[in-house]
Amino acid sequence: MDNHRFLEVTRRICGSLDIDEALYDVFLYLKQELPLDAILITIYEMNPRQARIFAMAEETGGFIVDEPISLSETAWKGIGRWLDESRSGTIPWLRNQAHPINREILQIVRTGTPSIQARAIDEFCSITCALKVKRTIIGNLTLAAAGANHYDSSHADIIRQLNEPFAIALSNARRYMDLLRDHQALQRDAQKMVGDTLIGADSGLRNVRQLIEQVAPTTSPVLLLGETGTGKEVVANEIHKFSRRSAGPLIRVNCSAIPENLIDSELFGHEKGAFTGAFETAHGRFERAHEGTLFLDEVGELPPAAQAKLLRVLQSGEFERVGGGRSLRADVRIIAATHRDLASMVREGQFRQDLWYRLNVFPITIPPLRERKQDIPTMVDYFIHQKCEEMNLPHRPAPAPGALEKLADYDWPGNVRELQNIVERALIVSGGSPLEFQGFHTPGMAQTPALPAHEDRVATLDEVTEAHIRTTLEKTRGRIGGKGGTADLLGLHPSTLRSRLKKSGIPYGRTNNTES
Ligand SMILES: Nc1ncnc2c1ncn2[C@@H]1O[C@H](COP(=O)(O)OP(=O)(O)OP(=O)(O)O)[C@@H](O)[C@H]1O
Repeated sequence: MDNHRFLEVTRRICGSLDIDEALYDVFLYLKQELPLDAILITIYEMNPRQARIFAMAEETGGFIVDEPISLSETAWKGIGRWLDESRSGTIPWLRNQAHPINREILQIVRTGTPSIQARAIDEFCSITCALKVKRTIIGNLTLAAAGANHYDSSHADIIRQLNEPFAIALSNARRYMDLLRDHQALQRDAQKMVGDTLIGADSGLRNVRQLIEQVAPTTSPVLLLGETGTGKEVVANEIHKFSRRSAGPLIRVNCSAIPENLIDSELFGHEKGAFTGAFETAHGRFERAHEGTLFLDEVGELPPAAQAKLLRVLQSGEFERVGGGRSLRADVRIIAATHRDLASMVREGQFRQDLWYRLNVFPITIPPLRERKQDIPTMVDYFIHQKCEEMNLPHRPAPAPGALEKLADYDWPGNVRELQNIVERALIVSGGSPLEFQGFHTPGMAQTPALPAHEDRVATLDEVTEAHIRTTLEKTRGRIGGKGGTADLLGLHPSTLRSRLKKSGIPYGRTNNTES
């Protein structure tokens, strides 16, 4: 193959990360140069053993197949031998249509390929080459054509030369597909955890909605204030969604959940070898949020050193990775949130005043649920729908008569999160009958969560643990951290306790207690 042709094939196979498109582009070109009716990339893995046709191209287009195929025992023995041989050798192996493995694969491909399926297997010829990156085989490239014995040593030379660009393209395409899959799964999870709908935007949160609309298109920092569980993260999502950065990432940092000694590295990244365990250079959340939004949740929990560094980034737009001297820049819009009273933390010297000024450009206070009880029926409806889908429940029960009124009489110290939990619990115990909501309690009273009506029902460990946490909180008057605080008494790390409280919808850090 001359240089010009080699460059053209390389340009085409590396021209797109979508391997189906790239392969089809190559197919169209090579078809003018040699006998060709299909190109396929297959993958064999020995541990666990599986063979897959990864992608193919033929007359009608290029396709990602990525489906397992089953091969005979004889074929697998042959594959095992080849893999061993090629690991030691420098030249990737070749084999032709006469080989039983090629015949088996062609047989499978033929049945699903309109342009060649009418032909008998003996009417094909093919040539296959292992795709190697360094000494590792990552797949095989096969050229197939209708008719017998079309391929000779000149074609073997061509396919050998194509080994490297095809191997690189395959390796990139697989990584790219893995990343896409991870990304989609993470987005699905994130949306499940924090719903993507702001319920109450037309009633109890109308003002909040107006503020979101005003600030979203700008690049100004936003400070979200409100008790725990009021929906600060949902509002942050909305701001990002309606901003010009919506195509960029929304990266969340829970400032209270990162151990103090790792905060710098989490926010700003670290260079390889910066500390024990830093095996690779890592991008921090600032870098990952480039051209998007960084949501600093629980910003009131940032320790003083991290507050100083955050201030510097907000002022200059510059930061350094831990262990690196280079200044980096990231184009990031900041949304910060806290359930704490930042103004009084500033007065008490617990939060930097200059940082507070920087963050407090556009504050949005999200009212507690007790001040917008008109939203409760719509929320209950929404959560019933959401939870039934998540739990795969066949029936969607409605609230029992009078049940919604009961909810409206309650003060909701855990806000929307608590309501969400109450609905979920009601769905679990209802067995499909109308929902009686139980398990909410008067603020400040230690209580065992109400159990369903069956007298012989044994409380679950989670319920008992929850009740014990409530009792201990009551004893410490809601204090989480410090000596003699709830976390200390329960033998837990304060952030572990906080996430547990959050998950269970137990209010903390407010009413008659003080967080520390
Ligand atoms: N207006 C709303 N519409 C729909 N769902 C909501 C709304 N407000 C809150 N939720 C749901 O309630 C739960 C708690 O909301 P979120 O995590 O946003 O609260 P938060 O104020 O950030 O709490 P914290 O301060 O404890 O982090 C989430 O599952 C969220 O989806």
